[in-house]
Amino acid sequence: MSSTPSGEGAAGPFAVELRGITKRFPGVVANHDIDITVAPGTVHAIVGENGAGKSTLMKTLYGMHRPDEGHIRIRGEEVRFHSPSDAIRHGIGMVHQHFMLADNLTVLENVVLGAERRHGIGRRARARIQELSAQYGLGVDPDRLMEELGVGDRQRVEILKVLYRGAETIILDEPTAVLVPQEVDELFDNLRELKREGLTVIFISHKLDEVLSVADEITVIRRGTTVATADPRTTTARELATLMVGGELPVPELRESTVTDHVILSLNGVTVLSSEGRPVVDDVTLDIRRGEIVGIAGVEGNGQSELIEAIMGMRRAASGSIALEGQDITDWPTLRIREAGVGYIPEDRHRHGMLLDSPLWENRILGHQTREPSVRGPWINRSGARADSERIVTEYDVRTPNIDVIADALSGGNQQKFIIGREMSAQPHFLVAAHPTRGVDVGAQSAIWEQLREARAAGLAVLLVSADLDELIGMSDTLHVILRGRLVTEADPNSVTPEQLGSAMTGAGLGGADAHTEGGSGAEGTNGNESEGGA
Ligand SMILES: Nc1ncnc2c1ncn2[C@@H]1O[C@H](COP(=O)(O)OP(=O)(O)OP(=O)(O)O)[C@@H](O)[C@H]1O
Repeated sequence: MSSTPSGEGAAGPFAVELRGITKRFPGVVANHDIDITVAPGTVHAIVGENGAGKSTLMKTLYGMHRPDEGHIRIRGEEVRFHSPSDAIRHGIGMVHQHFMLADNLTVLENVVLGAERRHGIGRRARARIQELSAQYGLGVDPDRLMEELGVGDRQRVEILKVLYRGAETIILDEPTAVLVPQEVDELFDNLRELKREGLTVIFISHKLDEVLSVADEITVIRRGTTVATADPRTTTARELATLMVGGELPVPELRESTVTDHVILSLNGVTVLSSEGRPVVDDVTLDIRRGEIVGIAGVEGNGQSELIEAIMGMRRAASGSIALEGQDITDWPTLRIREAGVGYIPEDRHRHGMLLDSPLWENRILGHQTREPSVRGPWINRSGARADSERIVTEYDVRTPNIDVIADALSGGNQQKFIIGREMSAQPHFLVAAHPTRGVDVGAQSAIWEQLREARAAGLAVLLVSADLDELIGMSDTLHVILRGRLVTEADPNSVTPEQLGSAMTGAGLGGADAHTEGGSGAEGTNGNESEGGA
């Protein structure tokens, strides 16, 4: 790494200056002549459509990419980073969306791992963690086991890890995507505290109302370049959306019930056990009917993933049964379930949704390898899969140079659009949709909601799991809260607020008259295991 002082003197006015940054990938200019300046002690938000170039830019600032053109100054000093450790040495830290923490280690061990030279691994390290935690109001206990912590606490540990390495500027990539409203409020309090202590925060988000509530300045990126700098005090979410996509801000709203009496999927007392034999899905009974979207709200880790995996044949139910159109599918393998007309938008698109190293058109075949247009007779139908991939790219506005690039080269939101296109193309009669619009920009979000609405009107039954409570409330005909593997509360999507739902998700109940408790017991401690705390 090399660094040269700029002509402006050692203490430049900006924490970070990005000047004329251009970054090309084969067939794509991801960033083109980007200019951003970030004042120290501020929160700076970066917004833009999927594939606009936000992550690329942040990875460049964090030393993961080298810009083809342009330069970076940190506190007035021009820098050239060759790796993240160069960036860290210059006080730049990054918290990724997927946490990189080891569950079986303590907070202290996670924080010091890889940074042992700073304060050792013992008393000094613990004291430093306590000091940082107190200074920035993070409330992190160094001796807690990671697996005992909820999502919000884990994120605070990630932030602490970055502070421990001496970060003065912290980059957060879509930090609120996995949080419930209360946790978002806590995170924003944390960010304000960091700011008060003179640190600088840069964060990427698709949630424009949140951006407006916490940012001091907003940069809008469109098609790889900076198109505007907005002042949150004088800008509305609608104006931001227009700057980003030239369109209106979408609202996820269904109404006009299309629910019929015809049961498509029926779960009867389904219980799934963890590897230690503990129920992670606990006696779930539920019907989903033609034309109905059933939403499941829950803090991550309360059994929703396992429930989905049981329905999709990826995990065995220890007891209970699952029926599709009256036929028992409890022990069917995944492929057979898919062939029976079940679509699947997975929670983790990298593990279950895509082969990242394979070209996009081959990903059209994934999970659909026994059906048209992927096959003709016993053979893979290459031209059929290719033609259909082209159609998905056009219809679902997947931004990609062509269908031969590997899936990994697409931005996260564009990967998601492709998966949704693929799953909807098979015209399922039952769809499992886990976080269908996670990481998707406002324009694409409204398109996805519209597609779900249309399919529902045509008779599709949907199980919707989402961390986006507005989406759940807006899209669901029926809405359940899952806590420690049990459906504990049914909320009325026509009247429940995100705050009430968030409260029910943490076990505190809805606090209103719009709900009833399911299974005859209170929301708290339904399986007598209080220690897990809904995390
Ligand atoms: N490693 C790579 N190889 C090739 N192309 C890439 C690579 N990384 C990103 N791109 C392309 O660069 C463009 C910008 O992608 P980037 O991930 O920065 O967008 P983004 O604004 O973060 O999108 P999202 O909101 O969907 O996460 C996209 O067209 C993407 O396909």
